[in-house]
Amino acid sequence: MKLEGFELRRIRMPLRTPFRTSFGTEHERDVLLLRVVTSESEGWGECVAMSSPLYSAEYVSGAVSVIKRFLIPSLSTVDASRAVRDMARFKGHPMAKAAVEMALLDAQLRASGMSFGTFLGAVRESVPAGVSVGIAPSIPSLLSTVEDYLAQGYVRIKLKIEPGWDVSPVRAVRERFGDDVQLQVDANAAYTLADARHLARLDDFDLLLIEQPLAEDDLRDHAALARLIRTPLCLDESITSAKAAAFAISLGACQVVNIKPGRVGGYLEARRVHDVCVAHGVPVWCGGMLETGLGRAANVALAALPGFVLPGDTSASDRYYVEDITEPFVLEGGRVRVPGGAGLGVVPDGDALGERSTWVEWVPV
Ligand SMILES: O=C(O)CCC(=O)N[C@@H](C(=O)O)c1ccccc1
Repeated sequence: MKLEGFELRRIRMPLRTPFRTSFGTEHERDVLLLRVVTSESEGWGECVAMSSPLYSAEYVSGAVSVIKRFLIPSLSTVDASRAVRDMARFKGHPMAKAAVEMALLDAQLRASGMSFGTFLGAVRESVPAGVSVGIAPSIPSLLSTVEDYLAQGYVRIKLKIEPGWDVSPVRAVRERFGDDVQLQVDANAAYTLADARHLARLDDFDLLLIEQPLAEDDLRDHAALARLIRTPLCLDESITSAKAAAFAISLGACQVVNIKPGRVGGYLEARRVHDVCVAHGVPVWCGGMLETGLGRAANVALAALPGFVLPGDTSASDRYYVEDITEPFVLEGGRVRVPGGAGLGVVPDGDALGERSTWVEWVPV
């Protein structure tokens, strides 16, 4: 199988409703898609970088540049695991690298007829769906949003929090919907160890976890915080590789891990993070970056691995988008089905892509 080139495409994906986190509000996604063309098949990759470097150092235009100028020219083969090694000489840019790896994996698997789930080691045909709820304009508006998601069947609610919007919204959700709802919070690094006493007030609400309360590089303080509060700590931004996961776990900086393939440089490394966490008895769940149906297909396949014992941010397509670019992922009994077809098992709709494209460029290999 010979590598012929990559089509890079940016598409506009308006969000159904603005999505507010502790680092900003998103109204639409500027998504970079890769379509790799080989002598035998094509493959799709999705870069999860945001338009601005707010979640991590990567951003879409930077990913376009590093993929064009360095990552694609470094490729010696279609083989995804070899490609990851080829790209490793360039520092950083895990989301850009993950998009290239994903496209190559998809092309390889479509050619061989194997599904993403089978390749990764999926043990389930569907996965329980959690949903992420942004910081709301008011408590009543939050409660109505949560009520709607619970009515749709979501089995886990994740509330974004930040200083000034934490204990009250969590208490309101608990008081309104009871103790049985699986509930967790995500701070996106908005607090410091000085907030420990305040964060300990969340222990009253029997949360599954508190996600990334402190800064990405603050493992020592996370370990100190873990000794001051009862709610399990989960890390997201801090876990940049399997090695980082092992280090954070050994320090006692986290008791749960959110796995995001884009953050760790691809699906192969994501599986290694899973394997390290399983070896340490640490539960994992699949995080989300508002992916289109392409990235969602790969994430749902990953979330079907045995160590993913907590519901992930693997929501239905209509959580974020009025219309997806692939067949939409839907909620069935609180679960999302793992695609069974070769590769990702989904393909983008040509018309939808065309309507949404803002830029396309062919990069020959
Ligand atoms: O459901 C989803 O795909 C989004 C889940 C979610 O909350 N993602 C957060 C996060 O910090 O994990 C995020 C959103 C936007 C950008 C970066 C990160």
